[in-house]
Amino acid sequence: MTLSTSPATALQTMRAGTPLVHCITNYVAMNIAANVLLAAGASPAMLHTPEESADFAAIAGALTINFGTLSPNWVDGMHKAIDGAQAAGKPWVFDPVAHYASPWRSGIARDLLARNPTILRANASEVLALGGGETASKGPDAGDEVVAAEATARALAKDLGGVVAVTGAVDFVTDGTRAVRIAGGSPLMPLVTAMGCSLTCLVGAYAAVLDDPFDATVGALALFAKAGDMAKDGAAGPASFQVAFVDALYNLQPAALETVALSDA
Ligand SMILES: Nc1ncnc2c1ncn2[C@@H]1O[C@H](COP(=O)(O)OP(=O)(O)OP(=O)(O)O)[C@@H](O)[C@H]1O
Ligand SMILES: Cc1ncsc1CCO
Ligand SMILES: [Mg+2]
Repeated sequence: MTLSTSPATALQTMRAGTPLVHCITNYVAMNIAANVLLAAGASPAMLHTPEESADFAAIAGALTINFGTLSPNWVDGMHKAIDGAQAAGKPWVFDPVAHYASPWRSGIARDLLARNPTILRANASEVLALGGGETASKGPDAGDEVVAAEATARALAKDLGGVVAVTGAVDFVTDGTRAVRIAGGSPLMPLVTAMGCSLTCLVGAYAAVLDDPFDATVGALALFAKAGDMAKDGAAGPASFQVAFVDALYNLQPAALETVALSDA
């Protein structure tokens, strides 16, 4: 296995550090993402205005940017936040929700990618399209399998000099050299809105406390996979699954992560 910090140790470290995470995320995700971070053991702050985003990014442990519900003022806040994070040497995570939805959004995605995110976290359709590939997907929901985006993810990771995480039924994480697959979770996960957006914020929490962004990303994805496994048992559908999932994040003990299905890719 290509990890130097196991998901179990990564969870212990994250909880011990209670990292403050500066989350710029969309209106849909703000509440569930904040609850996911609190339940897992981190400390979220959802703020985006350009008047304060650089200052706040500099004092937070990590910055995460998701541009799901975008407007010009937010774009300014995102770039200023990246300025603040980079000047302070803090990692930042990018989630390019439906970047192909309009030419305006695609251009903003290109500008943000050019700022070299430490970690890119996206679904398979978003990753495929970033590499110039064809996707039938038009909005935030993925229409492609993760395996179809793996080669693009490897190339993107090399270009960015960062980590790329492609999520779906079986997740794929690469830094261009190392790569792993993570199985688990539940088919109910894509039926709850903003699960991916919440995961992006959680990846920020792990990146705030671990030196290796690859280990951090795998740790966060492994926690989601295991919490999804635990939550699906009692769930009657997406609504009760969401409640059980947040409880599972809270109750999950690090040793439970030793059984996550992780494999080198
Ligand atoms: N079919 C599935 N089976 C198991 N887990 C899944 C499945 N689809 C997605 N997941 C999990 O759901 C989480 C969110 O990933 P997903 O790829 O759905 O994000 P997303 O499309 O960006 O979501 P959103 O934009 O709605 O926030 C990840 O932990 C992923 O592993
Ligand atoms: C549904 C939706 N629309 C814009 S962002 C978002 C959350 C899932 O990406
Ligand atoms: Mg998404």
